[in-house]
Amino acid sequence: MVAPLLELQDISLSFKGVKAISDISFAVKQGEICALIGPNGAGKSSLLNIINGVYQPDIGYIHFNGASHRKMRANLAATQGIARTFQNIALFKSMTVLDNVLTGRNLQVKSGWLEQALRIGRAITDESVQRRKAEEVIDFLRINQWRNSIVSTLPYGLQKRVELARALASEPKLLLLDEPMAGMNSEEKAEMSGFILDTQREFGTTVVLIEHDIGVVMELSDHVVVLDYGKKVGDGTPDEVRRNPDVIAAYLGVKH
Ligand SMILES: Nc1ncnc2c1ncn2[C@@H]1O[C@H](COP(=O)(O)OP(=O)(O)OP(=O)(O)O)[C@@H](O)[C@H]1O
Repeated sequence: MVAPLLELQDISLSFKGVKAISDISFAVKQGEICALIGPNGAGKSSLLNIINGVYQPDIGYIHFNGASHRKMRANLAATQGIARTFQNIALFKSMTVLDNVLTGRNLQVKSGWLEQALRIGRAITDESVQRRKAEEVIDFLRINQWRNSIVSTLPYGLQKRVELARALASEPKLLLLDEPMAGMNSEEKAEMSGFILDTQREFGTTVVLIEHDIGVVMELSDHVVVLDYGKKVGDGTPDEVRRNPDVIAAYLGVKH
Protein backbone atom coordinates (compact mmCIF):
# COMPACT_ATOMS: atom_id res chain seq x y z
CA MET A 1 0.00 0.00 0.00
CA VAL A 2 1.56 3.30 -1.12
CA ALA A 3 1.19 6.09 1.47
CA PRO A 4 -0.34 9.37 0.31
CA LEU A 5 2.08 12.21 -0.34
CA LEU A 6 -0.79 14.70 -0.16
CA GLU A 7 -4.04 14.52 1.71
CA LEU A 8 -6.72 17.19 1.81
CA GLN A 9 -9.04 16.87 4.78
CA ASP A 10 -12.43 18.60 4.98
CA ILE A 11 -11.32 21.65 3.02
CA SER A 12 -13.76 24.54 2.55
CA LEU A 13 -13.12 27.96 1.04
CA SER A 14 -15.39 30.94 0.47
CA PHE A 15 -14.92 34.25 -1.26
CA LYS A 16 -16.87 37.02 0.45
CA GLY A 17 -19.34 34.51 1.88
CA VAL A 18 -19.77 32.60 -1.41
CA LYS A 19 -18.61 29.00 -1.09
CA ALA A 20 -16.12 28.04 -3.79
CA ILE A 21 -15.09 24.74 -2.15
CA SER A 22 -17.22 22.69 0.23
CA ASP A 23 -15.84 20.03 2.52
CA ILE A 24 -13.43 18.37 0.11
CA SER A 25 -11.26 15.44 1.15
CA PHE A 26 -9.08 13.22 -0.98
CA ALA A 27 -5.63 11.66 -0.95
CA VAL A 28 -2.94 11.58 -3.63
CA LYS A 29 -0.53 8.66 -3.44
CA GLN A 30 3.19 9.04 -3.81
CA GLY A 31 4.12 8.85 -7.49
CA GLU A 32 0.64 8.95 -8.98
CA ILE A 33 -0.86 11.23 -11.61
CA CYS A 34 -4.11 12.63 -10.23
CA ALA A 35 -6.44 14.67 -12.44
CA LEU A 36 -8.90 17.24 -11.09
CA ILE A 37 -11.81 17.59 -13.47
CA GLY A 38 -15.12 19.41 -13.43
CA PRO A 39 -17.06 22.14 -15.21
CA ASN A 40 -15.87 25.76 -15.34
CA GLY A 41 -16.04 27.36 -11.92
CA ALA A 42 -16.14 23.98 -10.10
CA GLY A 43 -13.25 25.01 -7.84
CA LYS A 44 -10.30 23.22 -9.45
CA SER A 45 -7.88 26.16 -9.63
CA SER A 46 -8.90 27.29 -6.15
CA LEU A 47 -7.99 23.84 -4.85
CA LEU A 48 -4.53 24.01 -6.48
CA ASN A 49 -4.13 27.44 -4.90
CA ILE A 50 -4.93 25.93 -1.50
CA ILE A 51 -2.39 23.14 -1.99
CA ASN A 52 0.41 25.57 -2.83
CA GLY A 53 -0.56 28.13 -0.21
CA VAL A 54 -1.85 30.96 -2.40
CA TYR A 55 -5.29 30.65 -0.77
CA GLN A 56 -5.87 29.65 2.83
CA PRO A 57 -8.93 27.45 3.44
CA ASP A 58 -11.58 28.55 5.96
CA ILE A 59 -11.48 25.11 7.52
CA GLY A 60 -9.68 21.84 6.93
CA TYR A 61 -6.15 20.46 6.88
CA ILE A 62 -3.48 19.87 4.27
CA HIS A 63 -1.25 16.91 5.03
CA PHE A 64 1.87 16.90 2.90
CA ASN A 65 4.88 14.60 3.09
CA GLY A 66 4.21 13.61 6.69
CA ALA A 67 3.44 17.10 8.06
CA SER A 68 -0.01 18.57 8.76
CA HIS A 69 -0.85 22.17 7.99
CA ARG A 70 -3.95 24.05 8.98
CA LYS A 71 -2.91 26.56 6.32
CA MET A 72 -0.18 26.15 3.76
CA ARG A 73 1.94 29.21 2.95
CA ALA A 74 3.29 29.79 -0.55
CA ASN A 75 6.94 29.97 0.53
CA LEU A 76 6.55 26.89 2.74
CA ALA A 77 4.93 24.98 -0.13
CA ALA A 78 7.86 25.88 -2.38
CA THR A 79 10.54 24.90 0.15
CA GLN A 80 8.64 21.66 0.91
CA GLY A 81 8.84 20.66 -2.77
CA ILE A 82 5.56 21.80 -4.33
CA ALA A 83 5.95 23.37 -7.79
CA ARG A 84 3.25 24.81 -10.01
CA THR A 85 2.44 25.86 -13.56
CA PHE A 86 -0.40 28.23 -14.39
CA GLN A 87 -3.43 28.33 -16.66
CA ASN A 88 -2.07 31.53 -18.19
CA ILE A 89 1.62 30.94 -18.72
CA ALA A 90 3.61 32.77 -16.02
CA LEU A 91 7.10 33.04 -17.47
CA PHE A 92 9.53 35.96 -17.76
CA LYS A 93 8.69 36.54 -21.41
CA SER A 94 11.62 38.81 -22.26
CA MET A 95 14.17 36.38 -20.83
CA THR A 96 15.71 33.33 -22.52
CA VAL A 97 14.50 29.78 -22.01
CA LEU A 98 17.65 28.94 -20.04
CA ASP A 99 17.30 31.96 -17.74
CA ASN A 100 13.65 31.10 -17.08
CA VAL A 101 14.55 27.52 -16.23
CA LEU A 102 17.35 28.79 -13.98
CA THR A 103 14.79 30.76 -11.94
CA GLY A 104 13.33 27.37 -11.03
CA ARG A 105 16.63 26.65 -9.24
CA ASN A 106 16.45 29.73 -6.97
CA LEU A 107 15.57 27.78 -3.85
CA GLN A 108 18.55 25.47 -4.32
CA VAL A 109 21.06 28.35 -4.34
CA LYS A 110 23.28 28.06 -1.25
CA SER A 111 25.44 31.17 -1.60
CA GLY A 112 24.44 34.57 -0.19
CA TRP A 113 23.84 37.71 -2.26
CA LEU A 114 27.28 39.14 -1.43
CA GLU A 115 29.06 35.98 -2.56
CA GLN A 116 27.00 36.09 -5.75
CA ALA A 117 27.66 39.80 -6.36
CA LEU A 118 31.41 39.34 -5.91
CA ARG A 119 31.42 35.88 -7.56
CA ILE A 120 33.36 34.39 -4.64
CA GLY A 121 33.06 31.42 -2.26
CA ARG A 122 30.03 29.19 -2.72
CA ALA A 123 28.77 31.36 -5.58
CA ILE A 124 31.30 29.81 -7.99
CA THR A 125 30.27 26.16 -7.48
CA ASP A 126 26.65 27.18 -7.01
CA GLU A 127 26.41 28.73 -10.43
CA SER A 128 27.83 25.70 -12.24
CA VAL A 129 25.62 23.28 -10.27
CA GLN A 130 22.45 25.29 -10.98
CA ARG A 131 23.36 25.66 -14.64
CA ARG A 132 24.03 21.92 -15.00
CA LYS A 133 20.69 21.03 -13.38
CA ALA A 134 18.85 23.51 -15.60
CA GLU A 135 20.56 22.06 -18.69
CA GLU A 136 19.55 18.53 -17.61
CA VAL A 137 15.89 19.56 -17.50
CA ILE A 138 16.20 21.34 -20.85
CA ASP A 139 17.61 18.12 -22.36
CA PHE A 140 14.91 16.02 -20.69
CA LEU A 141 12.09 18.12 -22.17
CA ARG A 142 13.91 18.41 -25.51
CA ILE A 143 13.93 22.19 -25.68
CA ASN A 144 17.68 22.34 -26.26
CA GLN A 145 17.49 24.07 -29.61
CA TRP A 146 15.59 26.98 -28.05
CA ARG A 147 17.69 27.31 -24.89
CA ASN A 148 18.90 30.80 -25.88
CA SER A 149 15.64 31.97 -27.47
CA ILE A 150 13.57 34.74 -25.87
CA VAL A 151 10.42 33.10 -24.50
CA SER A 152 7.99 35.56 -26.12
CA THR A 153 9.24 34.51 -29.59
CA LEU A 154 8.28 30.86 -29.04
CA PRO A 155 4.97 29.28 -30.04
CA TYR A 156 2.44 28.76 -27.26
CA GLY A 157 2.92 24.98 -26.96
CA LEU A 158 6.66 25.41 -26.47
CA GLN A 159 6.12 28.12 -23.85
CA LYS A 160 3.97 25.62 -21.94
CA ARG A 161 6.90 23.18 -22.09
CA VAL A 162 9.31 25.85 -20.82
CA GLU A 163 6.98 26.49 -17.90
CA LEU A 164 7.01 22.77 -17.13
CA ALA A 165 10.82 22.86 -17.35
CA ARG A 166 11.01 25.69 -14.84
CA ALA A 167 8.76 23.79 -12.43
CA LEU A 168 10.81 20.60 -12.87
CA ALA A 169 14.07 22.47 -12.33
CA SER A 170 13.13 22.84 -8.67
CA GLU A 171 13.10 19.01 -8.41
CA PRO A 172 9.61 18.99 -6.88
CA LYS A 173 8.04 16.16 -4.92
CA LEU A 174 4.63 17.38 -6.07
CA LEU A 175 3.97 19.03 -9.41
CA LEU A 176 0.73 21.01 -9.81
CA LEU A 177 -0.22 21.61 -13.46
CA ASP A 178 -3.09 23.97 -14.22
CA GLU A 179 -4.36 23.03 -17.68
CA PRO A 180 -0.96 22.06 -19.13
CA MET A 181 -2.55 21.24 -22.49
CA ALA A 182 -4.96 24.16 -22.85
CA GLY A 183 -4.94 25.61 -26.35
CA MET A 184 -2.93 22.72 -27.82
CA ASN A 185 -3.77 20.61 -30.86
CA SER A 186 -4.00 16.85 -30.45
CA GLU A 187 -0.39 16.27 -31.50
CA GLU A 188 0.90 18.80 -28.95
CA LYS A 189 -1.37 17.32 -26.27
CA ALA A 190 0.05 13.83 -26.93
CA GLU A 191 3.57 15.22 -26.69
CA MET A 192 2.85 17.03 -23.42
CA SER A 193 1.15 13.91 -21.99
CA GLY A 194 4.30 11.98 -22.91
CA PHE A 195 6.49 14.46 -21.01
CA ILE A 196 4.25 14.27 -17.93
CA LEU A 197 4.40 10.46 -17.98
CA ASP A 198 8.19 10.56 -18.49
CA THR A 199 8.48 12.88 -15.47
CA GLN A 200 6.50 10.46 -13.34
CA ARG A 201 8.56 7.47 -14.49
CA GLU A 202 11.99 9.09 -14.47
CA PHE A 203 11.80 11.09 -11.23
CA GLY A 204 8.86 9.46 -9.39
CA THR A 205 7.23 12.89 -9.23
CA THR A 206 3.65 13.01 -7.96
CA VAL A 207 1.43 15.07 -10.26
CA VAL A 208 -1.91 16.80 -9.68
CA LEU A 209 -3.25 18.34 -12.86
CA ILE A 210 -6.34 20.14 -14.09
CA GLU A 211 -7.44 19.19 -17.57
CA HIS A 212 -10.65 19.65 -19.54
CA ASP A 213 -9.93 17.09 -22.28
CA ILE A 214 -11.51 13.94 -20.85
CA GLY A 215 -9.78 11.72 -23.40
CA VAL A 216 -6.38 12.97 -22.24
CA VAL A 217 -7.37 12.63 -18.57
CA MET A 218 -8.51 9.04 -18.94
CA GLU A 219 -5.29 8.06 -20.78
CA LEU A 220 -2.87 9.86 -18.52
CA SER A 221 -4.21 9.60 -14.99
CA ASP A 222 -3.96 6.94 -12.30
CA HIS A 223 -6.60 8.73 -10.23
CA VAL A 224 -9.38 11.18 -11.05
CA VAL A 225 -11.18 13.53 -8.65
CA VAL A 226 -14.33 15.20 -9.96
CA LEU A 227 -15.63 18.52 -8.64
CA ASP A 228 -18.95 20.18 -9.33
CA TYR A 229 -20.01 23.47 -7.75
CA GLY A 230 -17.19 23.16 -5.21
CA LYS A 231 -18.24 19.67 -4.08
CA LYS A 232 -16.54 16.36 -4.76
CA VAL A 233 -18.79 14.15 -6.90
CA GLY A 234 -16.31 11.47 -7.92
CA ASP A 235 -13.00 10.01 -6.74
CA GLY A 236 -11.41 6.86 -8.14
CA THR A 237 -9.60 5.27 -11.05
CA PRO A 238 -10.46 6.59 -14.53
CA ASP A 239 -12.68 3.54 -15.07
CA GLU A 240 -14.53 3.99 -11.77
CA VAL A 241 -15.10 7.65 -12.48
CA ARG A 242 -16.24 6.99 -16.04
CA ARG A 243 -18.96 4.67 -14.71
CA ASN A 244 -20.07 6.94 -11.83
CA PRO A 245 -23.59 8.24 -12.60
CA ASP A 246 -23.05 11.41 -10.52
CA VAL A 247 -20.01 12.22 -12.63
CA ILE A 248 -21.83 11.55 -15.86
CA ALA A 249 -24.62 13.87 -14.73
CA ALA A 250 -22.31 16.59 -13.44
CA TYR A 251 -19.62 16.62 -16.04
CA LEU A 252 -19.27 14.13 -18.81
CA GLY A 253 -22.42 15.28 -20.52
CA VAL A 254 -21.37 18.93 -20.34
CA LYS A 255 -19.60 20.33 -23.35
CA HIS A 256 -16.77 22.86 -22.77
N1 LIG B 1 -9.99 35.29 -6.11
C1 LIG B 1 -11.30 35.04 -6.20
N2 LIG B 1 -12.21 35.93 -5.74
C2 LIG B 1 -13.54 35.68 -5.82
N3 LIG B 1 -14.06 34.54 -6.32
C3 LIG B 1 -13.19 33.63 -6.80
C4 LIG B 1 -11.76 33.82 -6.77
N4 LIG B 1 -11.17 32.71 -7.31
C5 LIG B 1 -12.16 31.89 -7.66
N5 LIG B 1 -13.36 32.43 -7.37
C6 LIG B 1 -14.69 31.81 -7.58
O1 LIG B 1 -14.63 30.50 -7.03
C7 LIG B 1 -15.30 29.56 -7.87
C8 LIG B 1 -14.35 28.47 -8.31
O2 LIG B 1 -13.41 29.05 -9.24
P1 LIG B 1 -12.16 28.25 -9.80
O3 LIG B 1 -11.38 29.19 -10.66
O4 LIG B 1 -11.46 27.59 -8.69
O5 LIG B 1 -12.88 27.15 -10.71
P2 LIG B 1 -12.25 26.20 -11.81
O6 LIG B 1 -12.91 24.88 -11.64
O7 LIG B 1 -10.78 26.24 -11.76
O8 LIG B 1 -12.78 26.90 -13.15
P3 LIG B 1 -12.11 26.94 -14.63
O9 LIG B 1 -12.20 25.56 -15.19
O10 LIG B 1 -13.00 27.91 -15.36
O11 LIG B 1 -10.71 27.44 -14.48
C9 LIG B 1 -15.88 30.36 -9.02
O12 LIG B 1 -17.21 30.68 -8.72
C10 LIG B 1 -15.01 31.61 -9.06
O13 LIG B 1 -15.72 32.70 -9.58
